[in-house]
Amino acid sequence: MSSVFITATGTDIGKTFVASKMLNEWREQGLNPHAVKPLMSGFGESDLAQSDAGQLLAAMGEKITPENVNRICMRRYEKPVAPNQAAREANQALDYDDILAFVNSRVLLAEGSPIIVEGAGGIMSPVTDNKLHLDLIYDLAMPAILVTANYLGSISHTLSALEVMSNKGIVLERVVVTKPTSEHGEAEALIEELQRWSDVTFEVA
Ligand SMILES: Nc1ncnc2c1ncn2[C@@H]1O[C@H](COP(=O)(O)OP(=O)(O)OP(=O)(O)O)[C@@H](O)[C@H]1O
Ligand SMILES: C[C@H](N)[C@H](N)CCCCCC(=O)O
Ligand SMILES: [Mg+2]
Repeated sequence: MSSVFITATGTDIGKTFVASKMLNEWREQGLNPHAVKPLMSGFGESDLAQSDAGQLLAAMGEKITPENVNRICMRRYEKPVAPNQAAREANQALDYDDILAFVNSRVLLAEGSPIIVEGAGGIMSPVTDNKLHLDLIYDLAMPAILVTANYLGSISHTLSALEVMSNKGIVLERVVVTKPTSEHGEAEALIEELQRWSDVTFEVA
């Protein structure tokens, strides 16, 4: 596996958590993994260290500087909304082909080393005004990891996500179940239920 797209059933589910864990594991194996967060929202310039791009840079063993953030993140917005909404509010054009070109250029630069692309929000969250993350994963032709967690409603959210990904022809590597807060249920209990309805591979983060 050289590239994988990390998506989720929604936001704040654990995509960055899972990506960071994978980057750390690969580095422990002596690999030189990369990560890309093409579109990031919800962080101001003073929060770069806590931002997704900052966390991913740290997990790659790189310094968190605005220049390094720009290398892995094409656009960042302070407003915590979907990228197309944030771009609209900032009166900025956000071109879908530019996003594809940005990610593909990072994949080429990785020269076969593992590379993770993290989406913003969930599988059906918009990227631009006429493309969803579902389209982005498809157009990048990358396999995907779906991150979910045990909360009331997550059975339906997870099975819906799996259904749209399957219908689109996206190759699913596995579903990773996280525990974002102590309010969330145990991952194993969600997996036990999901296994009745789906034969994909599940993993606890
Ligand atoms: N298995 C886990 N154990 C402990 N904390 C977790 C786990 N999974 C996720 N978290 C925590 O849940 C919170 C949300 O996770 P994270 O930031 O990775 O979500 P996200 O899906 O990347 O969100 P976004 O849509 O903003 O990119 C973080 O505080 C993270 O540390
Ligand atoms: C701010 C947040 N953490 C993410 N960066 C953006 C989430 C957008 C979700 C849009 C939606 O699906 O309703
Ligand atoms: Mg994230």
